[in-house]
Amino acid sequence: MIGLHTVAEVRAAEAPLLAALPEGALMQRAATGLATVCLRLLGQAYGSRVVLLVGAGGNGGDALHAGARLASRGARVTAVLLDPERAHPAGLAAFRRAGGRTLAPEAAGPALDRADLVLDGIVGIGGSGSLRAPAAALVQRAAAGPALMVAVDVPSGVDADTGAVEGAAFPATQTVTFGAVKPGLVVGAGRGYTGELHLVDIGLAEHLPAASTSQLTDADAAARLPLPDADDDKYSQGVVGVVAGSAIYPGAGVLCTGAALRTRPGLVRYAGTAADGVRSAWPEAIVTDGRPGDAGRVQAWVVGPGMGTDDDARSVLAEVLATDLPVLVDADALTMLAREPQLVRRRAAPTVLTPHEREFARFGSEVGADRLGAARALAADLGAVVLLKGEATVVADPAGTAFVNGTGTPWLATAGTGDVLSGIAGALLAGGLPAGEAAAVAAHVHGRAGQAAAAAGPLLAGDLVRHLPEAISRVRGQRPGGLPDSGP
Ligand SMILES: NC(=O)C1=CN([C@@H]2O[C@H](COP(=O)(O)OP(=O)(O)OC[C@H]3O[C@@H](n4cnc5c(N)ncnc54)[C@H](O)[C@@H]3O)[C@@H](O)[C@H]2O)[C@@H](O)CC1
Ligand SMILES: [K+]
Repeated sequence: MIGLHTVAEVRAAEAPLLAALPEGALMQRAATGLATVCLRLLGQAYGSRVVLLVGAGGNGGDALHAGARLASRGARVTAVLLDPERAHPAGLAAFRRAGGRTLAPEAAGPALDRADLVLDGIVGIGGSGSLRAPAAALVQRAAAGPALMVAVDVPSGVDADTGAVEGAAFPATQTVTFGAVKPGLVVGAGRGYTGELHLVDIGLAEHLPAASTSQLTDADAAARLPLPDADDDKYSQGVVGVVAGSAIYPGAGVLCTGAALRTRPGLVRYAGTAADGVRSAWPEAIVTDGRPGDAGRVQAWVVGPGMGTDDDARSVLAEVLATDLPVLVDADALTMLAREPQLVRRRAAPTVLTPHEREFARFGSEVGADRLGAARALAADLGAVVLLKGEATVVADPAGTAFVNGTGTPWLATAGTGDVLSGIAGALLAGGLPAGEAAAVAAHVHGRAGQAAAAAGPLLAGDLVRHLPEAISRVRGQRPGGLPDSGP
C-alpha cells in the first residue's frame, strides 16, 4: 500500500531528523535525489539549459542545491529569484559557487522560452492559496515553452493535503516529492498537475505514522481477490443479489449482473423488473421478477442502478436496507436515500454508497475542492462507506480510513460504467471483504478493466464487463490467459 501523508505528518516526521542531523543534511538528501531525476530526464547535462523558479522558502533551497549539482555537471543553469532578499542563503551560495547565474523575474521570459528543463521551486509544503502574480506569470510562460516541467516536492499552486487548485498552478510533467507522497499529488485537481511522480527517500519512513489515507497497488488488490480453492462451491464464494434496471431500461441490470458474475462467478441472483433482459443476457444468473425477498439467500445486495425512484422502487430499497446484510447503494437508490438518510443511519450491517458529484450533493453539501475531506465527512455523518467517483475516485469509511484510486482512464466517463463498478463491488462485499476494502478494490479493478478496454479505442460499459477477467488476471500479475504458478 502506498501511504499518503499530510503536511502536518511530514513536518512532524522531519522534526526529529532536523534535530539529529547536521544543518542542511535533509535538504542535501532531497536535492541529491532531485538532481538525479533531472539528470536522468535530461540524458546529458553538459550544455543543457535549465531554469530554476526559486521562491523564498525551503522549496527554493532544494531547487538551488539541485541546480548547483546540475551546473557542476556542465548544465547552463539560471535561477529566477522571486524574492531575492529571502532566497535560501546556503542554497544560493552553493548555486553561485557552482557557476549558476541569477535573473530577476521581469527578465526571465527569453530564458524560459528556450529552456530544456524548468524546475519549480516556487513553493512546496509551506504554500497556501493561489500562486501570487509574478510566479503565476512565470509558470504560464514556462508552460508555453518546450521545457520539461519538473516540480520540486509539490507543483506550486497545488494544495498538498487536498489537491485543491485555486488559481494558476505549475503543470508538471514530473514531480519529485520528498519523504512521502502527499494526498494532493494523487487526488482532485492536483492530480492533473503532478505528471509522473518520483518519491525520494530522505529517511522519514520510520518517523511517519501509519497512513490513514492510502492507494492500493496491483499487489494489494490481488491479495484481496482470493482465488477459489478446491473446497469452494458456488455458495462459499459469496452470493450477491442485484436489484437494478427496469422493464423498459434493462441495461443497468444487465451490466451490473454481468460485472458481478465476471468478478466472482459464484452465484448471482437478480430480482427486479428487468428480469427478462437479464435472463437472456446472463443465463448463469438466477433471476426473479419478484421482490428481493423472493430471490433466495444472498450475502450482499447491490441496489439502485436504473431502478427508478417511484413508490415501488422506494419500498424495494427499504426492504433491502432493512436486512442485516452488506448493501451497496447506487444511482436511483442514492437519490431516494438522500431524502431519507435515516434508512442508512439506523443500519448495523455495512453500507457502501457510490455517488458521483451530483448525487453526493443531494445529501446536503457540495463536494468542493477537498474530495477526501468531503467523502470522510459524509461517511462519518451517515455511518457508511462513501465511494466518491471522479478525479481519482476516493473511498472513505466512517472511522476515517480512506483510499485514493490510482487506476483508470478518462474513457470511463461514459454511460453504464458506474453500473459495472457497483456489480464488481457487490461481488466483493458478498465474498466477505470489509466494506471499505471492497469498494477500494472494486475501483482499482474497474480502472484496470477500463485501461484494458480503452487500449482498443473508445469503450462502452459492456466492454468493461468483457475485459474484467483479463483485468483481474493482470492485477494478479498474470499474462492474459496465463495460469497461476502452481508451485514446485
Ligand atoms: N525543512 C527541511 O529541512 C526540508 C525542507 N524541504 C523542502 O522545503 C519545503 C518546505 O519549506 P518551507 O517550509 O520553507 O516552505 P515552502 O518553501 O514550501 O514555502 C514557503 C514560502 O513560500 C511563500 N509562499 C507561500 N504561499 C505562496 C503562494 N501561494 N505563492 C507564492 N509564494 C508563496 C511563503 O511566503 C514562504 O516564503 C518542502 O516542500 C521541501 O521542498 C526538503 O528539502 C526536505 C527538508
Ligand atoms: K514546488
